[in-house]
Amino acid sequence: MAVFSSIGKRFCNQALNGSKPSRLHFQSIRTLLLQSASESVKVHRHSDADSGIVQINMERPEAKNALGKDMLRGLLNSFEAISTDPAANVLMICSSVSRVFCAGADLKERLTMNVSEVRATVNSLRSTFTFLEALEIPTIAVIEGAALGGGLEMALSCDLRICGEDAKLALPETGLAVIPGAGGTQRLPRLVGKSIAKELIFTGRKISARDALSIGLINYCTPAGEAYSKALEVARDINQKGPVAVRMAKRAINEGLEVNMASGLDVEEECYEQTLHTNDRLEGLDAFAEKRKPLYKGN
Ligand SMILES: CC(C)(COP(=O)([O-])OP(=O)([O-])OC[C@H]1O[C@@H](n2cnc3c(N)ncnc32)[C@H](O)[C@@H]1OP(=O)([O-])[O-])[C@@H](O)C(=O)NCCC(=O)NCCSC(=O)C[C@@](C)(O)CC(=O)[O-]
Repeated sequence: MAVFSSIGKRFCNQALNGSKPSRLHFQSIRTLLLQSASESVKVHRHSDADSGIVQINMERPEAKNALGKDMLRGLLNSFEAISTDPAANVLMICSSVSRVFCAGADLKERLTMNVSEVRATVNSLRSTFTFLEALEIPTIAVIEGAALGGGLEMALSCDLRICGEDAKLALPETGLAVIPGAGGTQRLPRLVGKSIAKELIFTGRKISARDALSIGLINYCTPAGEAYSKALEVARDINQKGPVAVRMAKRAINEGLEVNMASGLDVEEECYEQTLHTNDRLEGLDAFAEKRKPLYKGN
């Protein structure tokens, strides 16, 4: 059921960690609750000019947003709903829980599972984050506090990561005598290089947002409590661009990086072709000639 709500102060954990809140935290951001995908996952659509921005809030405070069955089902339901929403142009993934983005696998639930249940759960975590990575629209992980194990693996499946400076990131799985199982062994080295990824995964070491920025793991490190404001700024910027163009740019980069340069350039050509016949391309040229802002409709 769709319900109008205001998530101005509780959309993200940033204002609750004792740091000085920024001006934006006290603005009321009007959103529409699109879906309660589960007890612990809510999907909101921003309103008015921001209506192309969709936001997922993780809300499982008692377990620090650990990825238990209900949370995982809620995330997959949300990603599936967003994948078929033609009005969605950009997704922000946030936490409503103070000082944590996501604590990774639910270790209490795990204790009750036999080996085949563990295998099925890890496979399900991996495929859920692969689905997230494959969404056509850009995705932004908004991180204040801890992003650990599966929590960091979810963020690695997003296109961009924006952290408050109190954030702590790690893949601590080897300390639990397992390995990252939700894509971490593959996505971390692709992002930061083999050598740094190996060190972080072998040791399970927690790194600060500043260190994460310096190794290219995240896009921005903001003052503590301001990751949401920065992410919203970036999301608004993306939301104003030609929606087909942004989707095709994401596809060209993702698919092109998996193949050699010549095949990658073929992918680029194919993706460019998709933009050629859009009304938005003509609107962009008209707006330039008329010295006004373009108004894109996504077709
Ligand atoms: C997140 C901080 C820093 C907060 O640190 P804090 O703010 O000091 O909070 P806390 O440690 O007091 O935790 C508050 C409550 O949340 C619970 N909690 C907390 N985390 C979890 C969890 N993961 N699963 C289940 N419950 C969790 C914790 O047990 C506690 O419950 P209480 O004792 O009050 O009943 C700290 O709690 C922490 O370090 N948690 C553990 C992080 C961790 O090791 N995560 C698992 C990574 S392994 C993984 O993700 C595996 C994967 C996905 O790659 C593959 C696979 O599935 O196997």
